[in-house]
Amino acid sequence: MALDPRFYQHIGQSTGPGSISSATSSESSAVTGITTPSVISTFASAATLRSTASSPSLRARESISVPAGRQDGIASPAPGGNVRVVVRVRKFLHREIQRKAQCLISMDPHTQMTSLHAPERSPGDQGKPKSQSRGKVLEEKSFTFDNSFWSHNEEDEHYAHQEDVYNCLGEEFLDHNFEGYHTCIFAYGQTGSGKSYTMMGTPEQPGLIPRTCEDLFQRIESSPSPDISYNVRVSYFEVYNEHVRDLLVPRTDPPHYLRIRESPSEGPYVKDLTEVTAKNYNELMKYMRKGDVSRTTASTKMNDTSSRSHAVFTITLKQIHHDLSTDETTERTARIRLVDLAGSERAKSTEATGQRLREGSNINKSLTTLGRLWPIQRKVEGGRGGRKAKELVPYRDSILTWLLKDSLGGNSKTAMIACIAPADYEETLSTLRYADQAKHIRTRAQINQDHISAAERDQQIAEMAETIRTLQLSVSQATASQRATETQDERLEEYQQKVDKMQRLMEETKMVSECKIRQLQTENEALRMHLKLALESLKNPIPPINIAQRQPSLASLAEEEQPSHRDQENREGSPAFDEELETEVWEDDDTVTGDISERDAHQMQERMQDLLGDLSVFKRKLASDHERFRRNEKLEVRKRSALGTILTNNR
Ligand SMILES: Nc1ncnc2c1ncn2[C@@H]1O[C@H](COP(=O)(O)OP(=O)(O)OP(=O)(O)O)[C@@H](O)[C@H]1O
Repeated sequence: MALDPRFYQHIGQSTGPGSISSATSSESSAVTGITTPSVISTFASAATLRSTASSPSLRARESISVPAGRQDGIASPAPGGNVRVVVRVRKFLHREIQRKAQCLISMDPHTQMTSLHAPERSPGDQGKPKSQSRGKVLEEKSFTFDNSFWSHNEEDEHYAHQEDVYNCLGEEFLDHNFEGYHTCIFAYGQTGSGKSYTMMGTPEQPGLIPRTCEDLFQRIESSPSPDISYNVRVSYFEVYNEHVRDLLVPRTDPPHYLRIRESPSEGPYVKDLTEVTAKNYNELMKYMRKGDVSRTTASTKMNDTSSRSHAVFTITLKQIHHDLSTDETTERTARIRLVDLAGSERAKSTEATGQRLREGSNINKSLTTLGRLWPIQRKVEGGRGGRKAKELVPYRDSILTWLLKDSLGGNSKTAMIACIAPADYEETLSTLRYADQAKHIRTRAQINQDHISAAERDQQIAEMAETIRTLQLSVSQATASQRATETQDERLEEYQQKVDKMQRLMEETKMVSECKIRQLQTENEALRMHLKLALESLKNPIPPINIAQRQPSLASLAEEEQPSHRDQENREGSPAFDEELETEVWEDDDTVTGDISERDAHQMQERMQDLLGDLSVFKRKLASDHERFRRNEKLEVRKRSALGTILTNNR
């Protein structure tokens, strides 16, 4: 179905339905001698750079209006359009000024032609034909593109500033987004040629991405229609070494890579990619900066901050228009893809080794695949292939081309900015050839619009309510089973705590018992000693003690005990009394000693028997304690193994 012409009325010279890019393939060659770029350079005219588009607010408002008679709803088909290709040359960098590099580029603002001139011959090439220095044919080459941006000499009045690039390309593509088209702008070129500068820019000189974000919200905020509501979502990922990494989540070590899936309606997409809603320009910029900081960059010989990955910044713009009079809703969804590719590089010029070399070869792999797509697509578009031939386009050969499948040959309006360095003949020639090929790619952009009547919406709501009910049911079932698992977990934990407590208790009991055993053993030992001594003293009784030897002591003892009585007797001074007393004492002593020995022996024997009795009691106690501990140990081992089984089963 043809598109309503109103969708294109504000776009100036942009490619409308069926229109073909103004670019023509025109690699013209002329063997030249040494040319002086400053003399031959002509510049892109300011007139071609400045946008002629109408005011953003007007475009935003009008683009959402639903053309009468288009009641078919989803995505209106539109004839294909060619990829828009522009080229931009940067100024000299410090290292180029130092080596007194020569500018090899010139641009014609009227024809948008970019010419690459052969460099001056090096001293080693003197004597050889001019056209065959270093064995290669170096000749002037010219290519015509949709735009040629001269950003080499700032003093030139036709210098293309960041703003000019946006006005000429970005603004027009945002128009398409408000119309409901998916768009993609990608920057291509050798390392250090100005891709990141063009796409991101610097805080002082913002590039295409921040300018698109700013213009987007300016248009939304100045939209006067209360019937339209806008929703802006953003995602940011990089393709590094053929892996996809989310740039809106913090870096992890090891890195977390995302998988790619393909859906029949949406095509290839990154699974689990963060997509956040941005309510205003500041929020959108916050996400852009967050991702930018996270991007993989490294210093190389060609660029101090070389991007080692392809970065894809995607904004999804949804416009919902509700017509109160008809109670109908129109939804337009546009995807804005802004891609900063990693630079193509030659290992020889970058002198890369190790990781940098591996990165470089992966970068080149995806860019080569990108380059290979185009001739195949041309054949397919030329009608030499059917559906089968389309499947032969090798999008899947690299992650980048697979993910950009839609943008590179499907439902998208696509532009390529070829960035070139002013003084590298070979690399610039290869970029220009690459860009020239890209001019022929045709995409099949269509407005992504859903038109829903009140009845359809009611039906959708009913269907959704049913889906929600089913989901709620399954959620509650899942919650119940989760709860059961949680209860089981709680019980297990409780059980484990009890077992721990029990183990601690058993250990304490064991310690107390060991202490008791030690005490009993000591006591037992002491008793054994005592018994041994007693038995020995029984076997070898102590011989009677001589009275003469003992008397003084007894006398002195008696003296100490009864001094007054003794004094009195001494005072009587009777020797008979003394003898009698002495005899008496001896006799008494002998009798007493005999009695004591017998009594002692008797007592000792009784004591012995008691001790033997005690000893056998201790022995029995010891044996029973040993038996009890052995039982406890067995029980503990059994409990530990049972707990182990439970824990293993639970895991
Ligand atoms: N138009 C320009 N005006 C001023 N400076 C520029 C311009 N283009 C690029 N530069 C400068 O050139 C250097 C390299 O540019 P940039 O980092 O954008 O290259 P690149 O193509 O993205 O490189 P890589 O592929 O290695 O990431 C930077 O210092 C940048 O500021």
